[in-house]
Amino acid sequence: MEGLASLTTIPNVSFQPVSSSTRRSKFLSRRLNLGPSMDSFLRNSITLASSSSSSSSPMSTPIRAQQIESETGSAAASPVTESEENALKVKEWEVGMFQDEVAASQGIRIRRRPPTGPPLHYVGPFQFRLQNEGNTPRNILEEIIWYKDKEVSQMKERRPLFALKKDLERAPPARDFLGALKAAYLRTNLPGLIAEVKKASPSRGVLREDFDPVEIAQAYEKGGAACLSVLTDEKFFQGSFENLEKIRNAGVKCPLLCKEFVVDAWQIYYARSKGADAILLIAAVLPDLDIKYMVKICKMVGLTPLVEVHDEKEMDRMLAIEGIELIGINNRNLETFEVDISNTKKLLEGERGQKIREKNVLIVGESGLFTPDDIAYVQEAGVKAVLVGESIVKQSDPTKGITGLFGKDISV
Ligand SMILES: O=P(O)(O)OC[C@@H](O)[C@@H](O)c1c[nH]c2ccccc12
Repeated sequence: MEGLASLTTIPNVSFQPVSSSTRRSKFLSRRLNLGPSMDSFLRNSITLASSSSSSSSPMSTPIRAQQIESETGSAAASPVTESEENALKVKEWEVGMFQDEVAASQGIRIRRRPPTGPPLHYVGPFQFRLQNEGNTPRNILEEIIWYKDKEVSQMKERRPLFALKKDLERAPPARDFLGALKAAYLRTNLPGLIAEVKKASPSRGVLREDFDPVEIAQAYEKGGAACLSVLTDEKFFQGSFENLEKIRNAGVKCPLLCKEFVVDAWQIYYARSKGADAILLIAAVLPDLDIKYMVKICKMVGLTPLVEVHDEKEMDRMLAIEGIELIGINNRNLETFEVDISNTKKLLEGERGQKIREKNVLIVGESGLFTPDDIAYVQEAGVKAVLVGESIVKQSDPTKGITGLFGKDISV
């Protein structure tokens, strides 16, 4: 809330919609009496930020400044005065108004935060404000995202990026998530398994009462999982970063996917600092520029991005982005919770499937897989990996759960 508080202290600033980044930066620069270097800095930031959702959070400045610095080698690195800092906050607030427009133009229905925006003064818990008129999320994914946006800005206040970067130096080395999936496929001739450590979900409730994340992870590894997925969202999935860290520190060798709702690049650094080897990026939430930017950051810190799509439009958007090597097709619609495994097949047919093969993208079939027939069906459709939670986490012995899922022991 610090960002919003300082925003209200700037006199004489209005937030009018303007059409181009240049006009916007000039407008801000004039209003705030900034020099030419700040003017061009703002222009750069706005151009980058206009299509980049994480930018509208008042707390995201460090990452953006760092990105600009590395891209332009410019003034971003010089010390910023208080008024320049305020200007950046104003700028970020302003570009936030355009963020949903950019997303909508790419077919993204999820709005990053409530349309009326947060009140100028912090008046109480976020949950309470969400229930105000006009601020009701349209579906569960949107509700998760609005909550996540607030959660992340609070986490960032507690652990700013510069501090997080120090943690990265101490993090255990990243392991090859994609390589582990490919090796498993070659070894078994079956899709490599990403086994999910999942306690609960909004659609299914609690899946397992006696939930010991490390025990489950070890049982999965013993059963032949190639990689593990660890849910870190606390509010909706009863997961945690503590679980991720514990599993990593227990010596589990399978590479770990941080299963999160990423809305800000800060979360990528955070996941790596906690020992993740891969991280989920959801195309239904993130506009193209965010995906491009985040894929780059993932690679920079050594994380493998798993980009998740649910429909043809999202798949086509992701196929047009360079550098994506791993795409998950979610059979569950995160807006309605409907599960249909024929979705995987649908998205891999025809020319689209051809393009995927040409680009050598490895496809993961995600959600709703329960039987050897289900596995055979998605393998036939073209997946080389599967992401499975419910059907194996519910078994009293998850090792046996894996054998049951594949119809054979895949650990040998
Ligand atoms: O439990 P299932 O139906 O086997 O699904 C696992 C996994 O695919 C699912 O948890 C998932 C896929 N994408 C997500 C994004 C966020 C949270 C959860 C998910």
